[in-house]
Amino acid sequence: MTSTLPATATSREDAAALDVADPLAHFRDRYLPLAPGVTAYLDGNSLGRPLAAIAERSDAFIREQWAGRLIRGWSEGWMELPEQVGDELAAATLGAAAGQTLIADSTTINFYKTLRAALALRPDRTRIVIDRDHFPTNRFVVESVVRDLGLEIAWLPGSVDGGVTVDALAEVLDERVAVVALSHVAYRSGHLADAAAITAATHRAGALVVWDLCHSVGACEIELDAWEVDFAVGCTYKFVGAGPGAPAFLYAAARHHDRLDQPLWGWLGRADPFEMEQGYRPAPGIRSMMSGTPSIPGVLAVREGARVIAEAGMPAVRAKAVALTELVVELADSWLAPEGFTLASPRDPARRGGHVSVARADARQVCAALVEAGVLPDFRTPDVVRLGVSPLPASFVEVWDALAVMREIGR
Ligand SMILES: Cc1ncc(COP(=O)(O)O)c(C=O)c1O
Ligand SMILES: Nc1ccccc1C(=O)C[C@H](N)C(=O)O
Repeated sequence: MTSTLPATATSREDAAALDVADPLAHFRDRYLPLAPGVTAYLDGNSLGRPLAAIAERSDAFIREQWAGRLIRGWSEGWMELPEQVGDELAAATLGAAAGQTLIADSTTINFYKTLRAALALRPDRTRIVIDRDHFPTNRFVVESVVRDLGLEIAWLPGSVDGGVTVDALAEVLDERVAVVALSHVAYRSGHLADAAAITAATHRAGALVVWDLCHSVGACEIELDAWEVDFAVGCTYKFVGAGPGAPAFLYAAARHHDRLDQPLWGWLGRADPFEMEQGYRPAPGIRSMMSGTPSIPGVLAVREGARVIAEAGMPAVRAKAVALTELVVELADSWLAPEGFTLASPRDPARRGGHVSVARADARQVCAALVEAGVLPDFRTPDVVRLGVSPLPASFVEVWDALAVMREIGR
């Protein structure tokens, strides 16, 4: 695990000193400023803030590439962008060698495609392992696949801190399990799973993994190749910052490419799509995971997000994510616990992603009051205020001020 910045701040001046010492502080200026009336943004794990470069490059793309090249653009490089930018994101933050990552579709669609591809590699097995606190879209996709294919779900027993663990997995893993499909960082608790250990345990049982990286990409270090992950998916609109509805990514390990069998056959996943031939014949490699036309402005926005992460370097980004969440935990302990809030995230930073959740029965009202006061958090049912700090645009003073407002509101 990366070394952490010291996050202890007992005064606003201390928080300001942390900003002065922060080696990534200058990246804040790359983002468009907060809107008038917003003093703190603590929802980077639902929607990241926009990089100014995305606004500028989008405008240039429309004026020069789209207007200038029109249909010619597709044969002048647009068509290759999903794989090229996939490789850039993979190098910046996924720990994956080239040729295994694609930018396309949404996480929901990619989760469906990779889950079915994984199941197709284990045709004699009948079970999918997921956990009750998996993000709803993943549970629903699994429930529909189980219904359509006549399979079964093996629910992972919940752990006290909302996370998925090797011990919990051991209770359900047997020779019937085809796929273990879990979140690297749990969307509610922020628990960071030990993906390497869970992947290894899954493989020992002869099953395959599909990791959802939505809440970890851009906040946690990820080593898909080294962990020998089979499949992974994730969105790019949280810590990668590519914008609302920006295309998601999917990863399929190269060792599975000669037997990749995904369910949404489309023309762009076919070899030689412009031959318009009869019958489906998959394109080689990761390209076969593609279905229809990619959003080029969206893929280019992902490129900007990947570039800024590559420039900052994931170890430094992770160190700041840890330092920021440590400050949230410290302030929650000293200011919010006396007001009846409880920490609903792991206390150990090595087991925590890029957000911290605090619980109180009236969390919905607390969130509404925070928004009214210019501090934007997230509410998650039933009783959680979720504080998501994006490592690149967020500052320590922003966290200090936001928590100070929350203390007043919580009184
Ligand atoms: C873990 C997780 N998976 C999936 C999604 C959603 O995917 P999609 O972009 O397809 O709505 C989210 C957030 O929206 C998420 O947090
Ligand atoms: N895509 C969204 C669209 C609208 C509002 C929120 C989202 C989120 O991403 C929520 C997030 N996945 C979560 O963990 O709660």
